[in-house]
Formats: sequence, structure tokens, C-alpha cells
Amino acid sequence: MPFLARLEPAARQELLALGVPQPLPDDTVVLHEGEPSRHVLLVLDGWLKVTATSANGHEALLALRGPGDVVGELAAIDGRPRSARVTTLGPVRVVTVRSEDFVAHLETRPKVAVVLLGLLADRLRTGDRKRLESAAHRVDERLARLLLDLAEQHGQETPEGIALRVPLSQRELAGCVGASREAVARALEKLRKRGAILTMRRRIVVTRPEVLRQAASSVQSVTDAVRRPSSSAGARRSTMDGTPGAHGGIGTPDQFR
Ligand SMILES: Nc1ncnc2c1ncn2[C@@H]1O[C@@H]2COP(=O)(O)O[C@H]2[C@H]1O
Repeated sequence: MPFLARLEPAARQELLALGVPQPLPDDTVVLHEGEPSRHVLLVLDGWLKVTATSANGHEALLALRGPGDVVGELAAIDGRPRSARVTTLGPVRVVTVRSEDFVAHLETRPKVAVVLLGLLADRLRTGDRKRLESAAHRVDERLARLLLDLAEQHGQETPEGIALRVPLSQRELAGCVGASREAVARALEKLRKRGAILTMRRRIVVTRPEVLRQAASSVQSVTDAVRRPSSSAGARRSTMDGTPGAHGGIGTPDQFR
């Protein structure tokens, strides 16, 4: 469940009142990895991707953030540069809060601070599990699981199959499953040959989910990493203006961890 949805309505409104709603256009980098800025974004509506790049240029998708999520909290809390880049996937509406206001708010509201701690604990647990799975499962198994999770959480029914509404490059998919781009390209090709998916540039359509399920059968779902945007396959969506019950969050955390 996303951060804002975990708060009592009064606490949520109090937090949102610290800033002003602001629209962000599609495909905009709103936080730059390594930069010193320290404001916090509370997401009302829309989706963003969190990516990070290693020294040798390897880029990984770390998380998708949606309605009710908080973004930019790490730099606010520890005062260090941004840990990742955050980019809008379509139009997004956020409330921007100054870091000092956010931190002062947490200092006087322990319940809100504990909720945030809970989110960070979720993130740590999922990170641990992902590391374990990287060692225990083959790339094609991990990739099949990721595609299933994305189809469930960010899929849209089309005549061809379930199209993933999140435009991700092979490099980002590779970072997400902890493999090289080449290994992911090979695994995608195998799945394509088995008729499980169609691939186009930054676009994947799941045509036979049962084949993916078979390939991923031994890998635990990481659906706690992603959320359900509106009109996705079997999913609901809302804004976080004050209707947490309608939020499309899927229970636990926070990222693709
Ligand atoms: N693994 C992750 N899962 C979810 N969100 C993350 C992850 N890593 C970084 N972020 C978010 O991306 C933001 C980048 O700026 P900050 O480091 O201030 O705060 C970070 C978090 O809000």
C-alpha cells in the first residue's frame, strides 16, 4: 500500500497541505541522480519510473511510483545527493514539499515517521529477496516473472494481447532482473519464439501468459513492487487526493526490488 494510503485521512491531508499541487508533463526527469536538490514529491496521479545508472553505464529500473507514493524522501532524510533518477511516464500530478518542511513534519508526528519507516523496511525486504532470487533462478525465469507482474499491474488489454503500458528498454529490463542486456535480449527472443510475447521498440505485448507462468513457475511474484494503474488488465486506479480506498496499490511496497 502506498505511503499516503497508509496514513489516516487527517494525517494525509495535513501532509498534503505542506505543498502545492503541480502538474508534470510526460517524459520529464523530475529528480536527477546525484544532484543535491532535496524537495519531496507526493504523487497524486500518474506514474513515474525510478532508474539508476552504474559507473559503467548499466542502467536499472528500480521501481515504478504511482498515486499515493512519496518520491525524493531519501535525500530529505539523509541530506545526501539523489540516489536515482525519477522520470514521468505520462502526465503526473504531485504535491511538492520542501525537504525541511517534510522532515520537521516527521519530527513532530511519530506515527507518520513510523509509516515511512515501514515503507523503507518493505523496500529492504524486497531488495533482499531479489538478491536471493538472482542467485537462485535463471535469467529467463526471472524475466518471465517480471513480465507477468508488469502485465498484471501495468497491462492493458489489446486485440494482440496484454500490452505493457510502461515503456521500458531492454537495458532497463536487464537492470530490473539483475542480468546483462544481452542475456535479457536472448531470453526475450526465446519467449518470442515460444509465442509468449510480441516485442517492439520499448513495447512488449504478452500474448500467452500461460507460457510465461510456466517459465516463471518457481520464482516468487514481485507484484509488491508495482501498482495497478487505471484500465489495466483487471486493475483499478485513482488519484490520491483523498481516496485511498480506491487506490490501485497492491498491498505492499514499493519497487521492483
Ligand atoms: N529502490 C527504490 N525503490 C523505490 N524508490 C526508490 C528506490 N531507490 C530510489 N527511490 C526513490 O527515488 C528517489 C531519488 O531521490 P532520493 O534519493 O531523494 O529518494 C529516492 C526515492 O524516493
